[in-house]
Amino acid sequence: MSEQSNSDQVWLTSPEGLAVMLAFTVAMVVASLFKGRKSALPYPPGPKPSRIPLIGNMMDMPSSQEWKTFAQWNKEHGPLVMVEVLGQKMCIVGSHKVASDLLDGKSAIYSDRPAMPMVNDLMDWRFNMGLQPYTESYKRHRKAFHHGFNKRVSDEYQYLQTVEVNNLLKNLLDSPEQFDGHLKDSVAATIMMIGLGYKTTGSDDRFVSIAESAQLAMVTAARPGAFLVDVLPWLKHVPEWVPGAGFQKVARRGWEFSQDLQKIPFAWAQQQYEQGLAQPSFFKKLRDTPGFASEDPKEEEHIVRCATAVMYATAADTILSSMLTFVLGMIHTPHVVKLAQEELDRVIGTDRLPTLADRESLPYVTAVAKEALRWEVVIPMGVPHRLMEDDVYNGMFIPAGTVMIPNQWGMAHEESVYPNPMEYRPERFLVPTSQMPPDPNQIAFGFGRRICPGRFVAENQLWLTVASILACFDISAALDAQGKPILPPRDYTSGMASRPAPFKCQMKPRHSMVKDLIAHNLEANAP
Ligand code: HEM
Repeated sequence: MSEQSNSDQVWLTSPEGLAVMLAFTVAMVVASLFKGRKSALPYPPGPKPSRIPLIGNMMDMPSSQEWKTFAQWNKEHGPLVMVEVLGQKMCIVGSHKVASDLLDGKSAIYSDRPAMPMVNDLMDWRFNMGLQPYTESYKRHRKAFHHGFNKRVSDEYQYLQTVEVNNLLKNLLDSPEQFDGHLKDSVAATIMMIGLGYKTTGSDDRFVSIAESAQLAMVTAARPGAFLVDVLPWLKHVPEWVPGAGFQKVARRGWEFSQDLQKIPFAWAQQQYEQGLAQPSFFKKLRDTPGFASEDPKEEEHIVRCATAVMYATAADTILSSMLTFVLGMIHTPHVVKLAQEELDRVIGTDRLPTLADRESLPYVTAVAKEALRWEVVIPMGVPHRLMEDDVYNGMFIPAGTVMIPNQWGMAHEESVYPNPMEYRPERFLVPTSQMPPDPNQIAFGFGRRICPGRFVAENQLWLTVASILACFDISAALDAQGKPILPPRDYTSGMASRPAPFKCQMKPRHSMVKDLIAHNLEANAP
């Protein structure tokens, strides 16, 4: 997910933006005269707001790698920090304990989402249940995902994942220097197959490009503070020709991408289904069980359309990011590669490749995969939850409407829970149960009623890729012209889903049997 520089977004510094802000500030001053505190209890602590009335902490808000600043605030003020920007209260949740108490424990009132008019209304991303408010309609969308991705059903997709991991190994053998492109194509192929029963045609696939264009437009627009219309929803009625309404042009482009994503892959899958050609997939599963989410066939068709459109958007970038983090982590810790390979050789031997059925007997490899989800967190600031009723936590008052930001990166780097958190150290999960820190999947996949419904598929995919690559290849830093290793820096992109900046590495087959093993597996698992 790359960053897009766009002058339409820098509303805080444009003359129009400042004029609108001034009008807004005056309106807020008037409103605040009539608004009193609802509780005598203190709000959670946080950085001091600006002396300029009502802008609150706007000037304190970081513009990149926000999770690191937020983690620093949590260190200074405590695990629950409150800030306010233009009247919107936000709580940064920096510890797994507080997230469990509030977002898991009281999920009945912590499961709403902020409105996001730019993405939801103007770009028509309401089809994405991940952005929908917590309503009865949302619950029916969620049912579709539960139906198609609960633990049991997710395991049914393992054979599709195995086929695609075998293709990945073959590609890594042929052109290891393109490892990042191969990982991307492998994830895309798996997701399209699981989601729609659709076989991608390589890196220029039409459906993948539709999904990527839509996804890029959405994540760029969804960044907190990117568009003033998210703070002043009435701006969505301002026409595109009005000076300063450049966001409408951005929204129109995003709307077009969103229409393609909702219509084109669905039409293809529906046609295959009607002709009796549909392969086993999430789409087919939903179509084969009418009434799974709604008694109204029209609503159900709408839900299937939305669910299949949202599948790629939520699954591809996230799984890919966790895999790139695994590779980067291995380059930084050659001893981990060695220990994992020793375990694989001892338990599996070198005359076959690992399968998901081996997971229980490979605890070190499993810990390597877990650590990939913790070392750098795919969605570092989680997806915001919105509090639906006033609440009190440890003597602090949190008013309804507060946006809760689960700083998942901060939680995964709590020194007291994960000592030396910046180190890639699988051993932290190889301790007696009584000393075991929380499994990173309890953080990386979010919380409560909004927890990621694709987590079982994602975990299977990550584990199988990690185990298979380690069984076949030695992973190490690329060499410069003088033959010296180039250790890639640990740079991560900003944005909703973060991933390592492009880096190079070496992947060399571990032994002479690797080529034959991959060929054999490709043949044995051919569809
Ligand atoms: C490593 C891979 C993945 C990671 C780290 C991840 C992480 C997350 C997180 C943090 C959330 C927000 C949870 C919250 O609000 O607290 C989420 C939501 C969601 N994820 Fe994933 N995800 C991954 C893969 C997937 C896959 C494979 C799918 C689809 C099969 C998927 C579908 C969704 C959907 C539909 C939501 C919205 C849930 C809701 O709002 O009710 N994700 N994911």
